[in-house]
Amino acid sequence: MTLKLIEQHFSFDGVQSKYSHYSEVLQCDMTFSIYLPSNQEKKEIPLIWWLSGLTCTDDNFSQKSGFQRLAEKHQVAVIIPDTSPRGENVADDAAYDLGQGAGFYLTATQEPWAKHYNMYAYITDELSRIAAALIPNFSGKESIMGHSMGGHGALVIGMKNAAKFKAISAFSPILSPSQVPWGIKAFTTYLGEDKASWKEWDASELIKTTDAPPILITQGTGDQFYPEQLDETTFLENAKVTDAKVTYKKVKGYDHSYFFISTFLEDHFDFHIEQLS
Ligand SMILES: N[C@@H](CCC(=O)N[C@@H](CS)C(=O)NCC(=O)O)C(=O)O
Repeated sequence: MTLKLIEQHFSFDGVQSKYSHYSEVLQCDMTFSIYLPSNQEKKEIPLIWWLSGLTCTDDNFSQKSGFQRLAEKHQVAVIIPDTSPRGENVADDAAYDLGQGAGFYLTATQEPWAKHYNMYAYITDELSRIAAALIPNFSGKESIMGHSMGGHGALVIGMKNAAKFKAISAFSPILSPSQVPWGIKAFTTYLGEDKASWKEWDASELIKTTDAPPILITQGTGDQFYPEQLDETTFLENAKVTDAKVTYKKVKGYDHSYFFISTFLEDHFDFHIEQLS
């Protein structure tokens, strides 16, 4: 495994780095960003994952959210993967909500997507091993958060790997992909017409059967994609089946943007740190 450092910046005494590498799982070159806090006290450092939404790369969160102040304050590392496999040889679509930039953090089974669109294994296996090796004094404790498509990815990956992730949080997540236009389009394309195969990738289904880690969700009422793509009704109803620990907060007026995310990020970090301590 060869990592190539392509950017590095001091930020709030910690270091923000961007790497590229060849991914065996995705069979293409990938970039990711990682923040390592200063760790002046030589304590064990936990790790928070951030999964971004449609059209994003690892840059959106690292450049727009201001998370570094919180990561340094709480002495936590943060890793930000890209949102899909990338490159000229990787299948794509002209639409913003399919193909590159829209990997949905799953394992595609349909052609021509199956060869590269394996974001689930990339995150839970390949990039997990890379992250662990990059964090000096890694505590081994992890949690996961994300936005929109990435909020859904955080919920699915967090619930499927409840022993690995101590907490899950999401900003304006897709909650019932099998019922909304973004999810129906992606699942039909990546997983096929058989809706039975969608269930293991749908947070509203998983919440019915999983012993989920604590979940925090924040949704703005001024979000241009709410409620059409982001409706919470089925997810919250199904969470009652397992008595899942879900806190769903609606905040008045806020939209889908990083202005919204940066406003409530401290709230989410506090929630994660409590579970990671
Ligand atoms: N560009 C899309 C909207 C996609 C969008 O809003 N993406 C969100 C995630 S779902 C985002 O974070 N965009 C990048 C940004 O705001 O920095 C459109 O044409 O409607």
